Amino acid sequence: MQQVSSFHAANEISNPEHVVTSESALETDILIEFQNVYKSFGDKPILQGASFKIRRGEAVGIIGASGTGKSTTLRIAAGLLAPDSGNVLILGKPRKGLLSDSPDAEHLRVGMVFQNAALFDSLTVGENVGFLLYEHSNLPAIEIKRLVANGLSKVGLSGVENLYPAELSGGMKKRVALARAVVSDDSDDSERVLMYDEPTAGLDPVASTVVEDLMRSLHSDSMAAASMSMQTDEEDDTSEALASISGADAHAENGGHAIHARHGSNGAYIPHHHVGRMSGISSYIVVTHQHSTIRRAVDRIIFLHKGKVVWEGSIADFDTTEEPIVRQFAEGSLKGPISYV
Ligand SMILES: Nc1ncnc2c1ncn2[C@@H]1O[C@H](COP(=O)(O)OP(=O)(O)OP(=O)(O)O)[C@@H](O)[C@H]1O
Repeated sequence: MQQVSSFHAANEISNPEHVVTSESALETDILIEFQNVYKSFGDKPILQGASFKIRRGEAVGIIGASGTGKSTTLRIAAGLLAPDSGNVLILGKPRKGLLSDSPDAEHLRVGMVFQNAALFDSLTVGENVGFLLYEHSNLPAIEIKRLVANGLSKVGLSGVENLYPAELSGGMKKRVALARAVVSDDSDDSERVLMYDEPTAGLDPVASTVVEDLMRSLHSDSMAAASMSMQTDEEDDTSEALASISGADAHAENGGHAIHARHGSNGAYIPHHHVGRMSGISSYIVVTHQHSTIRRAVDRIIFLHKGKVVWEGSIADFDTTEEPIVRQFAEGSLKGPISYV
């Protein structure tokens, strides 16, 4: 995966004309792309030409000073907010308006974990986690309860279905919000991107680590399942080939879930080669100010400043770059291009 480690390079990679050849092999892995996105609230410009790509398999952190448009970026990427101008490409096709308008919504779903967990206080944990399924599926209640229990067990919270949010600690609320974002109908084989807005804000260091590791494991479990699915598909292909050699009328189903994955330096799965799309959580984006979250749950950083991407790179690049905006931010210095009034 090419890492961009300077302001200049960050701009170049956003421009397809400047994409280097080694990069183009990965262009089919782009799930979400912002091209020169602008967004204002009233007469206040927030995003001012933001361009970046999110690829299959990535764990991306969006960081930058307060008020620079990080949450706005997430909400636009999630299709909850429309840009004023510029393009948002989903699986390579421009999204016309909000996510619900997109013909690709059925192929790429976005789960959002909002700041402060955003649970409904008057609903139980189980009703919160199963909310979308209760509202938007025809599944029987008993099946939704099974899916909810499964989602809660993934975040280590089995058995809390009947509690109310007020009875949970801050860390537990965030984990319930994670369960709500990952719970889905078993028959839903959509590819998904999870968006986390400040998932560890306000948590003690240990509770933060629990949430960060969950973000990682929910993602890598999905990638591992996709990898196994790919192997099964290959076995199916082999059976189909054998069947056709023997003249039988076999037609193995190949859902196109072919994805080879390998472990990155920090244990994250990185796509290596793929055909078609996968199901489950392909990638996640996290907006955070927490250094622990950046280091534990992120592989690549997109740095926003004044509504633009001014730097992209790996965690290692983040520590060594001489880009003044990034250095000032990383060191928490009062001196530099970032100014507060
Ligand atoms: N719906 C809205 N209406 C009006 N102004 C808004 C709206 N949403 C965001 N803003 C403003 O846009 C600016 C950017 O907000 P945003 O939440 O995207 O920043 P951020 O980089 O995530 O900040 P922080 O790190 O402080 O959370 C802020 O000044 C905010 O008040």
